[in-house]
Amino acid sequence: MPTLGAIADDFTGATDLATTLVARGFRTVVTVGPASLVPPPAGGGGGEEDAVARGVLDADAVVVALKSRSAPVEEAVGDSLAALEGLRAAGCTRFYFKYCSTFDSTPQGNIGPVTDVLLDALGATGPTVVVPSFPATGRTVADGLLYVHGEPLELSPMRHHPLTPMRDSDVVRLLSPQTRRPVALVALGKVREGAAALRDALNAPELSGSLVVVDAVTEEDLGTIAAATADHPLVTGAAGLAVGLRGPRATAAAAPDPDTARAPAASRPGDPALVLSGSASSATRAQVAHARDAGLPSRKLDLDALRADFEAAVEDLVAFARSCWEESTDRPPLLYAVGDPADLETGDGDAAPGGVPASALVEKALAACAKRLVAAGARRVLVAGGETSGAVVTALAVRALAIGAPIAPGVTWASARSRVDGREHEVDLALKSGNFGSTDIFTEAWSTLA
Ligand SMILES: Nc1ncnc2c1ncn2[C@@H]1O[C@H](COP(=O)(O)OP(=O)(O)O)[C@@H](O)[C@H]1O
Ligand SMILES: O=C(O)[C@@H](O)C(=O)COP(=O)(O)O
Repeated sequence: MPTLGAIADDFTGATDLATTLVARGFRTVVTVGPASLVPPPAGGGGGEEDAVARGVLDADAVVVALKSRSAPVEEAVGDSLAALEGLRAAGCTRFYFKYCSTFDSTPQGNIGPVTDVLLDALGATGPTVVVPSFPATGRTVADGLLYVHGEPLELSPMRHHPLTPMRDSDVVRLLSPQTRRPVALVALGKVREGAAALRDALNAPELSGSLVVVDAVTEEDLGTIAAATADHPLVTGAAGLAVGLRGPRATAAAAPDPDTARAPAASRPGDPALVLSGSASSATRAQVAHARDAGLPSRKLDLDALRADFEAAVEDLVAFARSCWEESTDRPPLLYAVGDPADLETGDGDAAPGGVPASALVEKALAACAKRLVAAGARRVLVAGGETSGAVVTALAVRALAIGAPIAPGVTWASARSRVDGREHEVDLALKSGNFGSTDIFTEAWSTLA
């Protein structure tokens, strides 16, 4: 039965956290939303429901993937509370709210409002840590300032994010307008004094009930924070904080053996593969450019064509991908939205051409392509972008993801059952955060699948 329950505000974040938990010795399942946590009725609710319920029961940690990062605040809060209730019902006693290592949010939320309601629901009164640091992917926090590969967040490409542009680097200042609770900072010097000193500092009466941004620059710092907060009912942060956790499959004497907690691949080498990229991030743009230079067949989504005749434009993309498989299954076709910053449309809602915002249009188009191409035989699908992954996995009617072979820090293969066209298909999915992965990930990720 799981004891650690996590709520991730997007799908790439969910697999990012899950891959770290697996590496730390937790058998981990990602469920798509809280509904998949509900056990089937007595007598069995059917094959897939039973399998998901069994997977949850056998897990040490469960991560609920939500699409709440950019949702309206009420929706994000409601979904997160439902996830918390589901995790409690599944047996979890400790909780982890996973948000982006670049603190993706707006002055309205959703990091603050979700943290507030989770703490209310848990009746937690102590301090709660806020730890976006994830050194393995270049995210560090010093003096409360968030850096991305050494560059302050506000100067990083995240300032141009289409949904959550990050134009400040000060985490206390970013979080304060989002929460009802006081926000404080504990700086690196205190972390470096060790877990006992940090625990004492967090337990100071003046921090009671506060959200406390804690500096962390190295994995050792994260280990110290994890040790100092071992009795906190809720921790919040990126996946880095999980580096300091130790799961039941990690024996006291030995390092965790992640292979004991990893699921086998669902696909076979040579099965039809596909890359779907809705991400606008600079890392993904470099990956798209590399893939094209390396000869992956590619198509950029044509927003005008999608607005003019959505069905025909999607069918065209699907036909292109299928024709690529007929030629060779060695070079997966790439369907992508953004190759250059100039591709980004900034108009939203009524201001967008035809009243259809590009972000919604791209998500809908890539989700439709995924559905049709899985029905047509795709068994390995790499998706770039968190919002995009949410749309794709939802369209594929996937209920749970079993974490498999890691690809890069924060990126992993996961096997899943997709129900499209009334049939079940076993697929391997890699949900890549826009910002993660080496430049050659679209050509190299396949080699890590058995
Ligand atoms: N040309 C475009 N103009 C505006 N928004 C776009 C465009 N292409 C993609 N998008 C949207 O940008 C968002 C990217 O978010 P996400 O998928 O989380 O990836 P990332 O955070 O890496 O950029 C998605 O909602 C996607 O639909
Ligand atoms: O913590 C992170 O940076 C990632 O897990 C993540 O959430 C990134 O989000 P997207 O770039 O929107 O995929």
